[in-house]
Amino acid sequence: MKRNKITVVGAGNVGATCAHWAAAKELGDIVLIDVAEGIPQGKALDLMEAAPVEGFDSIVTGTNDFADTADSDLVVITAGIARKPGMSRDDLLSTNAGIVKSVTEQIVKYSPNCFILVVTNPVDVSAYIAYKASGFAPNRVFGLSGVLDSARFRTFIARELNISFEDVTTFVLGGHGDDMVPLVKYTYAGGIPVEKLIPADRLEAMVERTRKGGAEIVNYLKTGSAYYAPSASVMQMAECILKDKKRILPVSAYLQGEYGEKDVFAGVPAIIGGSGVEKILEVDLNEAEDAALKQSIHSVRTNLAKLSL
Ligand SMILES: NC(=O)C1=CN([C@@H]2O[C@H](COP(=O)(O)OP(=O)(O)OC[C@H]3O[C@@H](n4cnc5c(N)ncnc54)[C@H](O)[C@@H]3O)[C@@H](O)[C@H]2O)C=CC1
Ligand SMILES: O=C([O-])CC(=O)C(=O)O
Repeated sequence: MKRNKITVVGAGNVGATCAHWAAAKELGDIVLIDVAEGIPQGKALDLMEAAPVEGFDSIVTGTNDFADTADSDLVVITAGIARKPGMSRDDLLSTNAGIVKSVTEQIVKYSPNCFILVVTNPVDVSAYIAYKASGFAPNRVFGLSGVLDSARFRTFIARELNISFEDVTTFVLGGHGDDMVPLVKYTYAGGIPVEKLIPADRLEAMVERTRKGGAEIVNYLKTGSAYYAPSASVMQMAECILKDKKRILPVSAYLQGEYGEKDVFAGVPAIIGGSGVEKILEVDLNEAEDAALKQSIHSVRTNLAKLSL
C-alpha cells in the first residue's frame, strides 16, 4: 500500500503544528515548504527525530523547492501573514491574496491531482482564490472555518456543563469572520438539545465568545493568532479525505445554489470523504438564522469584490 503524501505550505505556527498532528496520526509522509530558508528544513528534521520516541513512521521533509511537493495527495495552504491585536482577518487580504494565488499555481504544477485545503485568512476569500487559480473542480478545494469555530463553541459548552468535550456537537455556518453563525438549535450535549440544559442568556454569551474566538487568542498572544486548535481541525478534515471517512463537518465550500448562494465560498455542513467535499447539506433555518447567514456571506462577497481576479 502506498503512503499518502501531504504537503503543508507555510512552516509557521499553523503549518508546523499541522505537520505535528499529521505525523502523530501517521496520516502519511509530510513535506513542509516555506519561503524562509532553513525553517522548514529545521522543523521537519526536528519533528522526524521525535518519531523514534513517539513511535510514528511518517517521513517529514523540509524544503524551499516546490518540486519536492510533487504528487501530493493533499496540500494544506497556511502561507501568509497572521493578524495582530486590533486587526481583523480582512486586513490580511491585500498581502495574503497574492501569496495564495502564487502558491496555488506552484501546487497545481506539481500535484495536478491533489486536494487543496486552505487555511490562510481571510479563508473564504483565500479558498476562492485557490479554486480559481487551480482550475480544480469545486469538490477538491475547501477551507478551514467551521470545524475550528464549532470546536470553540463545543469547548465553552462542555466547560459550562462540566461534561466531556466529545459529547457536544454543533456547527457554525457562514464566513469565518465576526458575523459567523453558530447554530444553537443544532447544538446537542449527548443528544440532548443544549437549549434544555443552559439558559438562553448564557448560550448567547457563548455564541458571542465563539464569534470572537480568534480575536480572544490574538489578544493574548499579541504576536500572532491561534494554531493548536486550527491545526487539529485541519488534520481532522485531512483525515476524512485520506481515510474516506465521510464525516459531516462544517467547512468553507464552494456554493452553487445551496442556501440560495452562488459562486462564493462559505461555511456549510458537508460530507467529507475520499472525493473531498462530496455533498453540501442544506439544513432548515428560521428567518433570523437565514438573515444572519446572508449577512455573513455578504461580508465575504465584499472582500471578493476588492480582488481583481
Ligand atoms: N482559517 C482559519 O480558521 C485559520 C486561519 N489562520 C491563518 O493561517 C495563516 C498562517 O498563520 P500562522 O501559521 O500563525 O502564521 P505564521 O506567520 O506563523 O506562518 C506563516 C508562514 O507562511 C510563510 N510564507 C509566507 N509566504 C509564503 C509563500 N509564498 N510560500 C510559502 N510560505 C510562505 C512564512 O514564511 C511563515 O513561515 C494566517 O493567514 C492566519 O490568519 C490561522 C488560524 C486559523
Ligand atoms: O483569528 C485569527 O486571525 C486566526 C483565525 O482565523 C482563528 O483563530 O479563528
